[in-house]
Amino acid sequence: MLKLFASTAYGSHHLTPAIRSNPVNSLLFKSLTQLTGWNRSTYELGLRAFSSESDSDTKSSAAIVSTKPCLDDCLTVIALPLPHKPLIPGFYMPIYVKDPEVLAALQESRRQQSPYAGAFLLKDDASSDSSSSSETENILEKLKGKELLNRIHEVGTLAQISSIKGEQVILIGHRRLRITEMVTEDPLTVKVDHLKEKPYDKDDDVIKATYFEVMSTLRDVLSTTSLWRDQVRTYTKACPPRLWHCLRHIGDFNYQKLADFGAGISGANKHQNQGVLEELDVHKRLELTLELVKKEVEINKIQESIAKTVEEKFRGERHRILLKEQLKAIKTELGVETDAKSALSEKFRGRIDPIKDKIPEHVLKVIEEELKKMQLLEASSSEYYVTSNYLDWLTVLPWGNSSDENFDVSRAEKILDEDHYGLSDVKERILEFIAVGRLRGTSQGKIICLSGPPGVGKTSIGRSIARALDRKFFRFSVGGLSDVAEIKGHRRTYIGAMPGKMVQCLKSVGTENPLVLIDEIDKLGVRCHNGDPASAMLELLDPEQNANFLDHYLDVTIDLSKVLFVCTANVIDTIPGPLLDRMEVISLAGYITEEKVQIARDYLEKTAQRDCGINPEQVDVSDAALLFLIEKYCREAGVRNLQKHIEKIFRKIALKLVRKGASLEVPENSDDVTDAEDSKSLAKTDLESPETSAEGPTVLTDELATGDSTERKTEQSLVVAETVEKFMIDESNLADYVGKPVFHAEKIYEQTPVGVVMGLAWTSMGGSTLYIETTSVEEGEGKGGLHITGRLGVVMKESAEIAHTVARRIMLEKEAENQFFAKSKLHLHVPAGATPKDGPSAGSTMITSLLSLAMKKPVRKDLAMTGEVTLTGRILAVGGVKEKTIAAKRSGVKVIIFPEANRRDYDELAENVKERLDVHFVDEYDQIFELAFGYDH
Ligand SMILES: Nc1ncnc2c1ncn2[C@@H]1O[C@H](COP(=O)(O)OP(=O)(O)OP(=O)(O)O)[C@@H](O)[C@H]1O
Repeated sequence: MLKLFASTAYGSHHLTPAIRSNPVNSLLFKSLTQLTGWNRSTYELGLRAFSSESDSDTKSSAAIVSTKPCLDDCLTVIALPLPHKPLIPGFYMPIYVKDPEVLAALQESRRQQSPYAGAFLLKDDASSDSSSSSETENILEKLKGKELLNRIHEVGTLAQISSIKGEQVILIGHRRLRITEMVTEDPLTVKVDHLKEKPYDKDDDVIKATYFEVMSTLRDVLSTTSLWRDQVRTYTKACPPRLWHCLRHIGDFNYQKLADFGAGISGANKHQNQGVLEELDVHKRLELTLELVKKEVEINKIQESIAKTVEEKFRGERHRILLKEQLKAIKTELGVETDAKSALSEKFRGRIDPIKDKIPEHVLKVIEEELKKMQLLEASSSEYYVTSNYLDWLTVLPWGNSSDENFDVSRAEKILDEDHYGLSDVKERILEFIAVGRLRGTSQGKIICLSGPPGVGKTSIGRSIARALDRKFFRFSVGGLSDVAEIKGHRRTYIGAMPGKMVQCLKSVGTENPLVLIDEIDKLGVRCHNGDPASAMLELLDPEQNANFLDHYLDVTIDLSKVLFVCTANVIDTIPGPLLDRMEVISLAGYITEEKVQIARDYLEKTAQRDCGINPEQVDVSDAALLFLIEKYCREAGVRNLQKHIEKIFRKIALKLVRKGASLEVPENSDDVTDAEDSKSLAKTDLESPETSAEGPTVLTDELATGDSTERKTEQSLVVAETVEKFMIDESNLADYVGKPVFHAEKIYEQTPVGVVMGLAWTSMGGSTLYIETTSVEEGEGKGGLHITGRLGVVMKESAEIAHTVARRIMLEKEAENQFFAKSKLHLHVPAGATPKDGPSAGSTMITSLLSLAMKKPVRKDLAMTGEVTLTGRILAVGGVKEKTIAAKRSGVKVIIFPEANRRDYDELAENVKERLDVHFVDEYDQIFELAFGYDH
């Protein structure tokens, strides 16, 4: 690019303040400082000096510079080294002269009316690659005499000393010179020859063409680049720089001037410029210039395109910023943000306005405050999000909205019977509860706890109660729950805070009097760093406290007193005391086989049929099959496992039906007859139906043989569905559906041998039978010890020792001569050895077993007993009478011995459970002795 100030060597110089302040010149200055290292003051100084000089020159002469004395007389000149660029004739250049002797000599020559010097470009130092301007200046200072002569180019410029200000000397180039010899060393003065251009033919076509090409290239550049135009203006003193003006001035240049001008204003480096300076052949000089100018044009183009791209980028960015700002302004003007907020608060108001009088005052106050706060918050802030969420919860709750409760006892009874078989005592208790509700007008203030083994219908009965009362139903499990926040919610300050289960329940049911079933309350987690879940549950369930239940998230108290809580538990021992105290426990003991058969027939089968999409006429499960299923596969107290097995049977039937249907739809070709035959064979084994076995398959086979249209095929599948074939499930083919039986008879012995007696036990899974076995290990003097096995707990072990003592006493009383206990070492075992057992209720069974061994007499057939024994032989009450009775019945027991204290429990049992049982109630062991051994074979 352009690096030098163009001056008016061929006319007067006018560098006015306007020119200096011109942005182009300021750009030039930048370029110049980059190239030469001059600072701004130097630049301005040069301009001023040159300006005043030129003014005087203009006045004194119309020539470019004063030519007194005649230029041709200047044959000996002071040689000034130029560090950065040669001085092209017609241009001016400021330089610094540090050597005082040289400065003095220059000033002297000015005074003598010979203000000329020779300006020669310094050659590159081959030994040093340093090219920084400061270092070059240093070299210049050191170089003197011959050394300096050797380092400067031979060809230079005769330069007029325009001004000297301090160390700064402004030179204006005039002619080309060549050094011929050195005159003085310090300052370096040389003799020079004035060089003249070689003669050329002005009309030569080639030179002319080159001249015009340079001219046209310069004009192109000038017409596109204002920067170059300014160069011309400073060069030609044309002001203002109109295009036509510039172009006209260039047109005035002769060949050599144009070549020098082009080279001077181009951004060529010092070597290229030196080349132009040394070239005396005008045509060649023009060619060199043309090359430089063309190169300049290309660089210019690239530069302009880069500038354009950058400009566009900036413009795009500016545009985007502008658009963003405009959008923001429009949004604010239209109040879009405010609109979103208003819409939200409208939504919340729409929820609360119709029920304002039902919302408690303290809640309404909080809602209003939060609504106001929301309006003031920035919509994008997290605080806004928290507040709107909070308001959402507060306004969505069913304030004052209750479902109408139905206290119709007979309707409730119908519903309970519809959903559940048996459970008459449970149903009775529920009906009592509903009746009380009817009299009081409300059923609040009660917590029902349904306890019993798994699968006995606790959850489903809870659902039925809700249906009977016409209350909404919500269920959640607290098994393993240890985080209080699950019940009472998180504080709003936490990220992702949520209200507790109860508030979520109210939101989901939409009424404030639902029936909430809390499952697994006996498995509530223990107190930990997250709080005490038992206390939180108490706060939730206690009718005294829950009218003002405080959820951490809601932060306002809510009334839960209208909620009916029903809890379920497998055992009540693990329910926290204060909670249990407030509950009304209803226990569901489990079902006997007959009950299970009924449940299976009337409920489970029907549900499974419906769920599998099977018509009732398509399946027939025989009574024997059902009984076999219950006794050999599903012995547990509940019916969940039975339900699973029945579902399994129906799923298998569904698959068979579908397979059969699919085989009937396929037969495009008659090869598929095998499938049809398969179905026939199936009909022979599993399926039996008078109409279908006779007609159904025949019809199908006929259809298959001729089946060609799709319509027919559709009809066929309908026929298949309609021509039902009955799947007969009985004892013989049950295993095909549910696999091999899992249980074998609980009874190990048909007739218990000597030393073995059947006891009764209770577990959280229901009741069961167990054997107490005793045998003597050794007989002889000094024995009498007892060895106990069977994973027995401390209480049961103690119970065995008591039994041993009591048995010895009784033996002494009954048969004094019998020395068995005194002489024998005994072993007592309770199978199954892998199951841990504990409790005192096997005491009576153990004594009987030991006595049987001592007397070598087995107990009577089909006998089972239970009862804790004291050392004096008194029989104490036990728990789980119903479960134990059911278990005994299941095992084919006919005679049961219970403690007298349990008579009431037994009497409460349903008649069907007590059927065909010979039950005895005892309070002394002697009575058991009579019952067990006083029989005649
Ligand atoms: N007496 C009954 N009459 C009809 N169906 C019953 C009866 N008892 C239980 N069921 C059925 O047995 C299935 C299991 O019952 P449910 O889930 O209520 O048992 P649960 O006692 O709550 O068990 P868990 O303690 O494991 O939760 C349900 O499908 C239920 O309808």
